[in-house]
Amino acid sequence: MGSSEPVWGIIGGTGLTAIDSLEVDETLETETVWGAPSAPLRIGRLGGRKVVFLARHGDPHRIPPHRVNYRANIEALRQAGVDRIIAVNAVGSIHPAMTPSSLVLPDQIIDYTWGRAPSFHEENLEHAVHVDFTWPYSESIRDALRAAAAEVDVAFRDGGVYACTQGPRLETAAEIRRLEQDGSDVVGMTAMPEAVLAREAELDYACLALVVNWAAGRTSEVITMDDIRSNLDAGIGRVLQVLEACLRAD
Ligand SMILES: CSC[C@H]1O[C@H](OP(=O)(O)O)[C@H](O)[C@@H]1O
Ligand code: HPA
Repeated sequence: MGSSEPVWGIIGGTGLTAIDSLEVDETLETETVWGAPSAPLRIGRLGGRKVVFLARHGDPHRIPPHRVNYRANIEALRQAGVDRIIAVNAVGSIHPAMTPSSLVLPDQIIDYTWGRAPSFHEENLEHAVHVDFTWPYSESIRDALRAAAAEVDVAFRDGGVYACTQGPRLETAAEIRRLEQDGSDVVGMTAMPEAVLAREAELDYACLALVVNWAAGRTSEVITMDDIRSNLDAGIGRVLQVLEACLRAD
């Protein structure tokens, strides 16, 4: 892209494989040293800002969370000139106040995943790289999202611990009790290693999460995809309002 204008990356998750209001200038099929990203990059403008949109699970949604090539996704965005990323994630709620269809701006992560490629630094064994990850999400993007939500009058929960499980199955009720004891508030399957790879690539990165179900065992009901879809439908418009307001204000 080669200009000094900021370039926002948006990684869309479950329920966000495309953004209708994104004015797409280019659809870029790209490749990285780590392989191909989940979907072509949609490069265009949203809220007047340059945006590169990537559907995390492909478009249509087909790649399960444990098979996403997170390295290729982050590297493809970086190669396209992105310097900051908002990740949109569907999550289950463990915390009683984080109700289905509400928005959460997590500030912490606990990583329960295994067997995923967790780093860009795998080859050079002469020089180990240990990035600081005390605060996994960018405070400046979180500030921008907070201000944007206030501007468009969208309620959200400020802060929370995202527990990242391996998937693709949902959790057992006992696992959710354990996550709660660990301090987790919401649960999903994609925060990691996406967030740490963005940190390694020196890209600002934050998560805007949409609660799509009560986590396993939080109600007496089983979790159905129909319920998840209806909470996605109820909440995704507010996610888009916040995203657009955030970019417009940049
Ligand atoms: C039952 S939906 C599970 C699916 O949704 C979340 O995806 P994303 O974070 O990309 O919105 C979760 O992590 C799972 O991949
Ligand atoms: O309940 C859940 N568990 C894990 N990931 C999820 N993504 C949406 N809901 C959930």
